[in-house]
Amino acid sequence: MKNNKLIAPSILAADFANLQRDIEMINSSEADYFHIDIMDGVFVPNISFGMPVLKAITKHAKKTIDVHLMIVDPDRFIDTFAALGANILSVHYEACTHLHRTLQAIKAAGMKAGVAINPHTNVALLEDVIHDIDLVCMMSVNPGFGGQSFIENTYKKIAQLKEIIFNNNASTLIEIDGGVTDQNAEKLVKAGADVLVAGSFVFKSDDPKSTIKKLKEITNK
Ligand SMILES: O=C(CO)[C@@H](O)[C@H](O)COP(=O)(O)O
Ligand SMILES: [Fe+2]
Repeated sequence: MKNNKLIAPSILAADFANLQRDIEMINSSEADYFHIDIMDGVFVPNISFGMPVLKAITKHAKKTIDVHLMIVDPDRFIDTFAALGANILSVHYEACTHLHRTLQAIKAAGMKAGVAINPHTNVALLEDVIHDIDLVCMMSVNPGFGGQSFIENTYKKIAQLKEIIFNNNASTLIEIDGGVTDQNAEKLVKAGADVLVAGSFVFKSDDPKSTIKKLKEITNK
């Protein structure tokens, strides 16, 4: 799994009036995950969509469901997201007082446990729970919106996190989320990224399926 770089189109940039069409496009593409952003208007200054929409997505989606929760007090909804079909559930480090307990609860509910970190959060804060984290969703923009510019400091953070994972003999995947394009994809995987989330770059392109294929080729050559 480590040598197969993964592409996760972000549904936030899909056409919600044609959601089933866009889901089928991802099903038939080389994408690996459906990346699904849930925002509550409190942890981030935006509201995306909630449980009924996630239920509709998981009904049709045929790939790994990667849910990125941008909500306060995510413990309230862990079992709900498991029941809705999430395979990976990422909570924000900044939203969890008892992160270790939250990670155990995600695993007990049958999902892989992810931790998302804001651009200002130092990766060293994850070291003591690195064995409990299946995936770190490293934000390369400030969470809340699609279509923002990639923050260059992310490369340094990937290298630092890679070292922590290596030094602890952990198998945590590094996912990069925000502003990913064909211009930075190769540099990101060379720095140590395993999964690239891409929203606007995929869905605003003329041919989203070909764009996913292109990202897959760039990252796996
Ligand atoms: O979590 C988020 C934003 O908060 C992301 O998953 C975005 O949806 C990525 O969109 P692009 O930056 O690729 O347009
Ligand atoms: Fe996301």
